[in-house]
Amino acid sequence: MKIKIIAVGKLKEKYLKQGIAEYEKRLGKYCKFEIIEVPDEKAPENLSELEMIQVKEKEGQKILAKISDNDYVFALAIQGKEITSEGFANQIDQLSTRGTSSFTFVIGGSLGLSDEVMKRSDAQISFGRLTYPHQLMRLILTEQVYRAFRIIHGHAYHK
Ligand SMILES: C[S@@+](CC[C@H](N)C(=O)[O-])C[C@H]1O[C@@H](n2cnc3c(N)ncnc32)[C@H](O)[C@@H]1O
Repeated sequence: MKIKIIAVGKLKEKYLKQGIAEYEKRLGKYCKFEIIEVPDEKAPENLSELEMIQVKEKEGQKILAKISDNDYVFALAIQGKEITSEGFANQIDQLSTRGTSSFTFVIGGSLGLSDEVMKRSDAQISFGRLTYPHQLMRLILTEQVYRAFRIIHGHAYHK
């Protein structure tokens, strides 16, 4: 199985890099795991509504270019469907049983994801109504993907 995370912007914080590297290593026994970073657009505080849409659209085009036709795409969105770790694991398990072998997760930049990316996505999932910084979201998502594999394979993990 292939798991790909497409994220806007560069990961800068060392502690996040270390955390992700740890889960990436653990995920090695379950899947081929890859993180693709696409460059963010400048988004100063004083942007108009139209300019914000344009920033999201430009970032969105770069995201869409990294998605393959056969990818099952999860868009991470605060307003998406709230999920449990068990439900998330079950969804991945069921999809893979039905033949999906390539899963892509998309994390937006500071302004979120464009309408085009949301339209391309097969599911929009929320990790709760709190807003997480996109860099931290990458670590949280990587841990949840690892947790999902532990659940799918019936392997013990922290409760
Ligand atoms: C700083 S947030 C963007 C906030 C932006 N105002 C919005 O409403 O999308 C950056 C990205 O992190 C992800 N994200 C942040 N919090 C999330 C949450 N609670 N659930 C799912 N994704 C989240 C989303 O992909 C979002 O596009």
